[in-house]
Amino acid sequence: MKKSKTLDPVDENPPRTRPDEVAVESLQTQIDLLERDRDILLDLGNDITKVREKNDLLILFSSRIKGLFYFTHAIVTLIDPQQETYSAFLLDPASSPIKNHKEYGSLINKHFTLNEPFIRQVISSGEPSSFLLEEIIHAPESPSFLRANYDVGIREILMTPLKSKMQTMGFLHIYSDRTDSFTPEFKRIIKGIAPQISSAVSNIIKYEEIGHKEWINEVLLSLSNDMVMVRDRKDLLNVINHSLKKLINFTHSVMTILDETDQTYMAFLTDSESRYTEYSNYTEAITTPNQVQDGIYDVALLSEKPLVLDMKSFDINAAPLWFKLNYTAGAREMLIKILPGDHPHKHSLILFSDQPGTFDQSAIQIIERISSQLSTAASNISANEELLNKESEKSFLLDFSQDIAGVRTKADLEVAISSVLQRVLNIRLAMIRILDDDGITLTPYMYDKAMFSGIEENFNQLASKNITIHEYLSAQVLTSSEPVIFNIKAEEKKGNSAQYVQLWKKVGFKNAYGAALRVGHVDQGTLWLLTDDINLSLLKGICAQISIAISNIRANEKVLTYKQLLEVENDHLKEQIKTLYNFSDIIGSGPEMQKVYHLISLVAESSSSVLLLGETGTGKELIARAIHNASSRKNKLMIKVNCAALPANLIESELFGHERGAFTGALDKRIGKFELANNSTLFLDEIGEMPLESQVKLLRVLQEKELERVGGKSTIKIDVRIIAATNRNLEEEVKAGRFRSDLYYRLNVFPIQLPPLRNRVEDIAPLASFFINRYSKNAGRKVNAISPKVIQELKVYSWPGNIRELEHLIERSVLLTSGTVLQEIHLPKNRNEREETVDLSNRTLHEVERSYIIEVLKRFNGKISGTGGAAEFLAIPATTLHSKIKKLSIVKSDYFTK
Ligand SMILES: Nc1ncnc2c1ncn2[C@@H]1O[C@H](COP(=O)(O)OP(=O)(O)OP(=O)(O)O)[C@@H](O)[C@H]1O
Repeated sequence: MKKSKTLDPVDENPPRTRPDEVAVESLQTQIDLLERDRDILLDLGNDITKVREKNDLLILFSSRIKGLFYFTHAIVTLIDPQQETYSAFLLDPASSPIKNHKEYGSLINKHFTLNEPFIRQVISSGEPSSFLLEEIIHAPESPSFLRANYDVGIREILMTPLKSKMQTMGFLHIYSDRTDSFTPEFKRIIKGIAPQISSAVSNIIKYEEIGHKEWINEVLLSLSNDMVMVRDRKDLLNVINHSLKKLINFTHSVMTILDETDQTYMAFLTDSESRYTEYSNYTEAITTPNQVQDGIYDVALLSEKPLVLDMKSFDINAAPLWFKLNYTAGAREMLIKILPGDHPHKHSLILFSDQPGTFDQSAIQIIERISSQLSTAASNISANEELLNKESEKSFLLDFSQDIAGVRTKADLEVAISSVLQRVLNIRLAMIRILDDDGITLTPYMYDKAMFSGIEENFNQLASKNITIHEYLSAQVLTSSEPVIFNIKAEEKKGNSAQYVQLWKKVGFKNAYGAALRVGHVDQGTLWLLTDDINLSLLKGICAQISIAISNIRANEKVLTYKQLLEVENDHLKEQIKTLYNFSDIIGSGPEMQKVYHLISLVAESSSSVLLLGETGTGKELIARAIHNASSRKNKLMIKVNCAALPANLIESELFGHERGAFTGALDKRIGKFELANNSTLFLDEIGEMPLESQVKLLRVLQEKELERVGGKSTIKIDVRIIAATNRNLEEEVKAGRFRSDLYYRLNVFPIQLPPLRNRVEDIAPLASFFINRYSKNAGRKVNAISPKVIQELKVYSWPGNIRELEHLIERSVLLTSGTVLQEIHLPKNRNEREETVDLSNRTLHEVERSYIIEVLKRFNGKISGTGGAAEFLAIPATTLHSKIKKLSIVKSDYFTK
């Protein structure tokens, strides 16, 4: 250290005097100097203690001292005892020559260590110490401001420790571009004034602190005013980023919200300015729920004060994703405060900074002061959002319900569901399954085909699989009163190998939502939606709407089916009305028909199958209806199928029905005759004409009493009484391999053989009268009787077409008759065939007459006299016939053949 020379401006021209005078003068001079020092000190001290403004102190100091001593500029630095550094506090830029130095900016913000020789020497001397810069700047730890000053021409520095309560609080630096400025007197003056400067600096600090506190209060007040106005997340973020950033120098912020179960927390408010938005997994970080027990949140939860964390001290690999991203983006310190407030809105505030030390006591206090306001604002936002969501949910559901209220068909519902769900909510319809009548099987009903494009094969395979109410996922949904959410990842982790979980994963959604479709308390099926975001109340609403729509559609379908059934029944009724007259009365009282009536009475009540055999037109259908009408099933329609009239390829669909799309051309579902005849009678006419392959199926239905519609998957139980009819000899058909023997035996439980008309001659006249009545009424004629001649002709005819032929003949004849009596009949030419069979070649007249009368007696069952008797037919008196019989030796055994 160099000894400074005294440079006293008042000493410049000393007068020549005597030594005693010199001594006195010198004493006087010293007194003067001391007085001047005292004046300066008093003056300056008085003024300095009044200083409140930071800038005024150095201005005042320089202006006063520069009149007495030479120096270039002065600054005051302050010690940070915690950091053990000192840094610029008061500057005098007006006179400072280093203000143009390139390092000036950084130097005035720099913190210089107290642990280096130069400053230690200043502190330990406790008094103003001057240094020649040349002598100290080369030391390795020399503070850089010395070198910078030297660079701009400063040569000497006077360092004076400033003390407060016996502690060095800072330094007064006085610089000079000369090497002899700091005289002992200068130093003395500075030493004397140092306490005042110290107290002025303390005052300024205090004043600044007060000012700073006031400013903080002002900012906090405006922040709290702003907070009151906060309506949404954006507003809140604005307040944090603008007002709070004025007080705390953080880089960015996040707010979180705790879930209802206290298990996880996730981002509530994210700062779009944060640098980690650029990372690819940013979205994942802000959308994934984090476990509370992550060593950060749970610790913060236990801490009353905001928790400041040195991010470097964490094991980054074990930290949550949001922490990793922030750390990677440069954050080194974070502050987390779990805000006061209860469920369902428990939030937290997290601030990040790249600079350790940002979150000091003052920052902690500020966060503590604003935390309840912040919590209220965040809770208000959440409540507000809930309200808005509820309102938009309501209006969405209203729209949706309106959209699907008008839906009448499945196709319309499909359009409504997929368009609204996908367009508005990004929800896709994975599947709707309907519970079958068996109460177990869940049959696919509707799904969003487009969603499975690319994996159709996979999907079709699954969709075609039989799923029941016991299937793992379906069972959970059907046993729950609430809809069930399946997190696809979690299901997979659980080791749940349900194939649908795998399929949904392929489609790429996070959650599957399963709900039971119920009307009242009755399960109708299951509904499966895929979605990323869960909004339970909205999904519940949608599900309820879809349930109603489906139940309406199904009811509609039932009505349509019922309508179809009624139409078919109507056709049958019409047919029945047409044929009503056919069985209003069965004409015929002869012994052959008596046998038939007896059989009908035996079998009618039972449900046994009946096989009606007989030539064409013998009345098989009439008898079938009579059996049905005499049974307990009479209140339902008898359904008739003419097996001969159906093409072989349609017979099954006709009998068993078919599902929509079962085969080309099957545009609609069709109910088969068997289903139609449930609890009634099915009359299978012309059964002998049925193709062999259909016979197999018919047999199966007869045996199992249940059927499947063509193209259908479920079985339908039926209770049908079968009456079959044929004019073929079924035994021969069986022998010829055209009719299955097993079916024959099943049908032939109770055969009834109907006699041909030619064996019932006694019924010909009553039948003819019956038909005359019917057709004369129908044709508006007055015919009411038949001439005996016509009756005679009818009785001898062989009637190959049986009663139907008689009926048609009478109908025709009535039309040709103008009077009241049918006089003329036009029988086919072969009417005398039977007579022609009598061989005339080598027989006597006696023989021919005898055989002719026997033949006639046979025809009339031995009846000789009266209406319908042989005498009437032969047009001879009965007495004549009796005598002829006697004469020709005809006995009863000749004409009563067994
Ligand atoms: N006993 C009867 N009394 C009155 N009408 C009868 C009688 N038997 C048959 N018919 C009438 O004769 C016509 C033919 O009868 P039906 O159709 O029942 O005969 P079918 O044996 O079933 O004939 P197919 O074998 O050709 O089907 C019908 O109009 C029917 O009303």
